[in-house]
Amino acid sequence: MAYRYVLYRTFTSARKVTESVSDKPTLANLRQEIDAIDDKILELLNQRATLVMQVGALKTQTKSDFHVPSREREIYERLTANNPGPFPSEGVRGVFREIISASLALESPMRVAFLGPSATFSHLAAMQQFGLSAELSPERSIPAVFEAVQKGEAYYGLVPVENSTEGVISHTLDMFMESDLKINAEVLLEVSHFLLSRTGRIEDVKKVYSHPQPLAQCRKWLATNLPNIPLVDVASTTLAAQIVTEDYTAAAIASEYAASLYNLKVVKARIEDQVNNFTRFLVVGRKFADRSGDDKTSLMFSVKDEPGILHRMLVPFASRGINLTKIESRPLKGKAWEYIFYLDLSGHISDPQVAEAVQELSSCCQFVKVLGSYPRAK
Ligand SMILES: O=C(O)C(=O)C[C@]1(C(=O)O)C=C[C@@H](O)C=C1
Repeated sequence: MAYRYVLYRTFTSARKVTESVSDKPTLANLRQEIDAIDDKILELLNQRATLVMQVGALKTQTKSDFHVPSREREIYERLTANNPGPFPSEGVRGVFREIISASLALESPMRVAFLGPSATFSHLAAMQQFGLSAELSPERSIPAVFEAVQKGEAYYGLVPVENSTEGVISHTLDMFMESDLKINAEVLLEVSHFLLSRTGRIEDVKKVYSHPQPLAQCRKWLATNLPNIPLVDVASTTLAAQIVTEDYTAAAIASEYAASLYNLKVVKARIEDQVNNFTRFLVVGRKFADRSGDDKTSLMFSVKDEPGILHRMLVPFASRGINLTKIESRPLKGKAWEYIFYLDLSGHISDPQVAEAVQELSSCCQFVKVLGSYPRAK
């Protein structure tokens, strides 16, 4: 009802303006109206920026955090819920992602370290999470990302943690054994591979370069469409794209973003064998994140080696109806056949039920560490 009413209002008011310019809307008339609306949007953006700068000044006085993810989430949820259309809600989120990213940069520029090099999927995930105005800094390795945050050189770090086809990235999980950084957010990114070259013609391709993971994820497509063509492993999809800029007979499997960055043509889009290929990334910071109302908590613990222990470690959650979304085990370094467990559950560590369950779990554990509570990725 409300939706129809707003649509009716939108169309009738648009028509009135159009009619005042000419009876029949022409392309030029419509563009004139769009320009007038864009001018209004720009004026409003500047009014908003002025308020944000005042917020920034208040935060400087009170020494409060500039970045407030819970407030950002509230803004996205309110606007997408109230959006009458026809502008798509996904678009509303994207537009406000950039407005808030630029606003935050006005208050205080935010540096985010990610697993480099540039143009990899970690870079895309960082752009998706923090917008284009954040200062995104590529690091050589997962430990280097953690170190940059630990030392205060970056406010957050972003690293991959699991892929829906290749499984868990154990290097990231292992980092939590030595690091006290907290998980502040998770980012889900659909991973799509593109075959890129200088000419964009499949018949010119005599060699394909990529990181071993994308090569593995596109194995069937390559065997069917480019049989007998040598496949060359390189350290990253970005390096593959860089090599291809200098060789007309080579192609790279990389992201669509790499094509625009290195001025390459798309030979074929989406060549991955498995559709719905997602990578999950973690955002780590020095503090715990606030409750958002729809959160997950990650824990790490080791248990005593005794009969029935696997059952006992799950009882505190099952008895309180807490949903476990993931459980993973890793060998405990230096101790043969002893394991560390990683557990993700629904809820925030400040929820009394979750806090009680973790407390109860510690009675059958050698140690328990809360890695963070963070908003569930949508
Ligand atoms: O409300 C705040 O605390 C702000 O700093 C403003 C604002 C925004 O642009 O709306 C900017 C950055 C924060 O992360 C959250 C929101």
